[in-house]
Formats: sequence, C-alpha cells, structure tokens
Amino acid sequence: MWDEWVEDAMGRLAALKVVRVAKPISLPFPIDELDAAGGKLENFADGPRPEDRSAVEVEMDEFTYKMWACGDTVSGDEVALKEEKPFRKLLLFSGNDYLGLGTHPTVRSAAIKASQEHGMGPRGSALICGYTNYHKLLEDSLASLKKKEKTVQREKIAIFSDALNHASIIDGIHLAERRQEVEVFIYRHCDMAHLDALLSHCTMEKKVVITDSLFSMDGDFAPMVQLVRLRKKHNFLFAIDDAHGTFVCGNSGGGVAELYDCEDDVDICTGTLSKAAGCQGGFVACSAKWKQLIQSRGRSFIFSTAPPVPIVAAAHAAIIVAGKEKWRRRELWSRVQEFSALTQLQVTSPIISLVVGSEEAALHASRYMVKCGFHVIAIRPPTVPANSCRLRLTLCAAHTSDDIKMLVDALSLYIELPAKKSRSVHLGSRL
Ligand SMILES: Cc1ncc(COP(=O)(O)O)c(C=O)c1O
Repeated sequence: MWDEWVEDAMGRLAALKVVRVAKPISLPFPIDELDAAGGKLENFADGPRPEDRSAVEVEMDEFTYKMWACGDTVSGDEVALKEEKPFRKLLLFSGNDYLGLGTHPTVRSAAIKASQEHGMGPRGSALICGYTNYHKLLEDSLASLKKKEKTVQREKIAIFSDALNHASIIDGIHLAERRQEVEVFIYRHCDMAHLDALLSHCTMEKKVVITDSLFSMDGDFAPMVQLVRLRKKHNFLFAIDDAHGTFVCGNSGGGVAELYDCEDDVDICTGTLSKAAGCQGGFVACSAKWKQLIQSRGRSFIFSTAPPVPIVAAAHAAIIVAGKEKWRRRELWSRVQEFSALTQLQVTSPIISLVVGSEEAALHASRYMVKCGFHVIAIRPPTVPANSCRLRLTLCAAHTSDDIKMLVDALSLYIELPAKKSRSVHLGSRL
C-alpha cells in the first residue's frame, strides 16, 4: 500500500515538475571503498590499543571540577584554559561514542586526508552542489549496513508515536502538525495493547508508527517483535530512530532491526553518525522510492548544507572499521554484562539509567561521582519527567573491566541491592 502511495505522490510531484535528484560531484581524488581515507582503509586491530583510551579519558580544569563537585553552576565562561592550571582526570561514562571510533586512527586519517584535499566543503545543499562522490559512498555503505536499496500529500496521515520518543521525533511531528498534514496519537511507552487499540480505532487510511529503537534515556528496547506483528495486522508504515542501536546492535552492527531479525519489516530507519560512528550527522535508510520522495520534499534536506567532506570520509571510514573490528561490539556488550553481573541490575544495553527521583538527589549523586573521578551526568527535566531525575551512564568499548569495577564500587554506596526488576534502576535513599 505504502509503495503505491509513494508512487502516487511521486506522480503528482512529476506533474508539478518538482521532482528533484541530487547530481553527484566527483571530487578530484577518486575514491573507492578501499581508498576513502586517501590511503588504504587499514590500521585495524584485534583488541583495544593504548590510543583507544582517549575515547574515555578526559580532563577537567580544577575550577570547573570544584564548581561541579560543590554543586555550584559553572557557565564555562570563567574557565581560563591556561596550561599551567592543574587538571583532574576523569573517566567518561556519559558519551555516546559506544565503539570508541571517534578516536580511531583510520577515522582520524580519513578526516585529515579529506580536509587536506578538499577543505570543509561542499558548502551547499545536496540538491545544489553538495552531493559529492564521498556522500554517495557513505550513502551506499549505510544502505548496505541497513539492507536498504542504494540509491504533496493531500490526505492526512495518522502518526502513532511512543510517549518517550526522542525530542527530534517530537519536533518533526510538531512541524508536520503545523502544516496540517498529520493527526498524532501518542501511545504509552512500549505499551503494545494501547497502540493496538489506537490503531484499531483509527479510521484514517495512512498510518505510520514511529519509535526509538533503543530509548536514549532509559536504555530499553522498543518491543520490535510485537511491533512487527502489529504492522502485519494494521499495515502501517514502520519507522524507527536507530540513533543508539546503529553499529552497537546486531552481528554486523546493522542496529536493532538486525538484532531482532526484522530488517525487512522496518520501512524507514533513521540514524545518526554522531554516536557510535564517532562523527557527526544523520541518515535515513529507506527504499529508492522513498529516497526520491524525501529528496524532492524533505525540507531539512533541501534547505540545509550538505555535511563537510572530511566528516563524510571519516563516517565512511568508521563504518569500515566497525565492520572489521568486531571486537569493539563484543567488548562493549561484555562491559554491559559485567556491569549487570556486578550490580545484579537488569541492564540490557550500554545506556544505563539510574533513576534517583528528585532533581537535588540526581545532582547530589552526580557531584559524588565526579569526586570519585567519574564523568557522570544528572539528567533532569525537561529531558525526563519531574521526579524521575537520574544518572545516565553510557558504556564504551574503550572501557576496561577494571573501569567497570571501579565505577560499580563508587556507585555501590548508592545502589540498592538486590536489583529492582525494572530496566531503570532506582538508587537508594541515601541520596
Ligand atoms: C534517539 C535519538 N535520535 C536522534 C538524536 C539526534 O542525533 P544528533 O545528535 O546526531 O543530531 C539523538 C541524540 O541525542 C537521539 O538520542
């Protein structure tokens, strides 16, 4: 059905002569899959190297450290970055670079080489002059990772969105609402009975279900199996935001749909290159038909400058490294298991949500952790609902088993054992 509707929309766009296609620009240095870094895409390893640690070791100047540890707010303006200032070493447990690829030598050299040869271009939107052979190569790599094709709505659309979806989805829905193109139905977080009921009562023909695949704050997975079952029953377009799953989940890093073996049941998969790819930017993996429609109608694509070539080259290199260095995913999931075993908490992903309750309690816990040498952030409203303030920890392949033990030691002052059953962990009242 959706294929026919997309074809129909394309037909209308063609009649209006507003179908757009990006015309690739070939940059002077030809690239192919083995040569995107300007040299060979090599320098792979079987396990962690000393330089991997730079993904999780950070320093904080004494002033900022004291302000954080004492609970004062710091604007960042007061900090004079003088070399002689003492710096505190902290272990980062709050980033999203899950595989530590942002600091990988191959990714670095791809960006360096591309910036030396092409600068920060292309400085134009993809439809104008911003679609280079680097962008095409990255697109094709992402399409094969996600098993998708390379490559004027009149009726309203019903959008069904999980209550805890990411802000970017909510903002996208608001934009569509303002254009009076959609009717929105919010279903309770991961509540498939609620979603089923909403779908059953909806008489609109075109239905879309959109969900985070791995929720960014709670670290829980969308119920993919049940969602696929509901898709068969209600014939909706199934869209997932795989920002935290891409490169992290599935044997080949294809994401949450690969993990649940349902890639063909996901119609549209969005993702980011700023988390486990360690770079910047995002993508939409979809069919060739959808790609055409998005290229012709997607306002943020049409009216936005294309990403700079060095970032595109680095992101492509990151995909190659993530495919070759499978140990990174193994290490990451080992750290998840170790954390789970040491705390006896039911942790299911590298995002660990320790719900504290009040804002003050979360800030207190974060201050305590920084004093112990861990960069751990308190998450507060509006990011999460009031009274479910939390510490959000993220694990990385560059963390060692000892890092996890030290982290758990520091947290153990606060963690109530045995674990609560829920995926979000509640800290003890000492906070
Ligand atoms: C689920 C989800 N989607 C989208 C994004 C946006 O990604 P980016 O920061 O690359 O724009 C984020 C980032 O936090 C996210 O968590």
